[in-house]
Amino acid sequence: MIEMRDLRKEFTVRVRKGVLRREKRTVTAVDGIDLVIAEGEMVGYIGPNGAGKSTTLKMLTGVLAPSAGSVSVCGLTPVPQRTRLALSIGVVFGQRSQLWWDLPLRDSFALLRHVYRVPADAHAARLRRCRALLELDEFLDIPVRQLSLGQRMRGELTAALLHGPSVLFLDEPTIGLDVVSKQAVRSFLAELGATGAMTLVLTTHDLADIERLCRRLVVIDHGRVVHDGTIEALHSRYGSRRRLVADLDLPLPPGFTVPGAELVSLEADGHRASFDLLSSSAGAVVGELTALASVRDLSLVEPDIEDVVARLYRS
Ligand SMILES: Nc1ncnc2c1ncn2[C@@H]1O[C@H](COP(=O)(O)OP(=O)(O)OP(=O)(O)O)[C@@H](O)[C@H]1O
Repeated sequence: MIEMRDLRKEFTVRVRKGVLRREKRTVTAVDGIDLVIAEGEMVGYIGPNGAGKSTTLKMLTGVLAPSAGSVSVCGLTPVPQRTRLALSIGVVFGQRSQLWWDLPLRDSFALLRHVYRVPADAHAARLRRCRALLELDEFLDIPVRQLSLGQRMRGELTAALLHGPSVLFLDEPTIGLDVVSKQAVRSFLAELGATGAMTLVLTTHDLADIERLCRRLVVIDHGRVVHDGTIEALHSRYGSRRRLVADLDLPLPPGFTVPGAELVSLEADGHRASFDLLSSSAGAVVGELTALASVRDLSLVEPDIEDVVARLYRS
């Protein structure tokens, strides 16, 4: 569905050098990206600020021409075939709107049907589905300028889907949304992805979006791919550890060790012990503990994707 081969984008910027002097400088935003995304994949495309995510999305959607390399989406070359491409892709940029500010959503949706020349019955069926799943009915007749951010975002998602695209590009779709609206947007996207017919590329700084929606995670930094794989692969590559916390009826004796586990803290006068599981299983640690004291309570803390991604960005 999407293919990028040694894709590059450079910008020339003028930097002030003294009162009157300006110097030309080249900024490499995308520095040789090779990626292939198959039909039906849901890919999280993340990276620190300035990594080149938006620039990549702009090249994929035909907004920017690459400086070098090639890109194809749905078998089309985005810039020269931009008009045809627009029929096959949907785009949601969280910071910008594709809706008509003074029109109610209902009218924007009707206009989009004409812009994309969508048959009336197909348009009506898609709108019905979005109305139900995104609960649009209570604000369909309100002008877009008066909608809350969460309501507008639900409108934007609908607008991006009414012409039946097969690829959806989302740039920060949950930015600024409250927890309820975030959940509504995520559930909707999950449902969309579950059909297997939609290819989805999502950039976000909210890693919960990725955890909820994407099997595949591509991390870029300085315009290059630094990780391409599952979230689990990211955890194992960066040594994420599960943590076992045990409450004991007796204090843990000094010098207690379990092979493959690391005692990371001892609290409550030695009654609460936390172990990072390196190569040992939780069961093995519990087995060793019960030989010494009775275990009153246990919890297992899964590694946090925020931590592992922060470590990756730092490295
Ligand atoms: N039009 C432009 N002119 C000059 N430099 C640009 C332009 N657009 C982007 N850049 C530069 O390219 C680099 C990548 O920017 P880009 O917006 O793609 O990053 P991003 O990963 O989307 O960042 P963020 O998470 O902050 O949105 C940055 O150094 C940015 O300053």
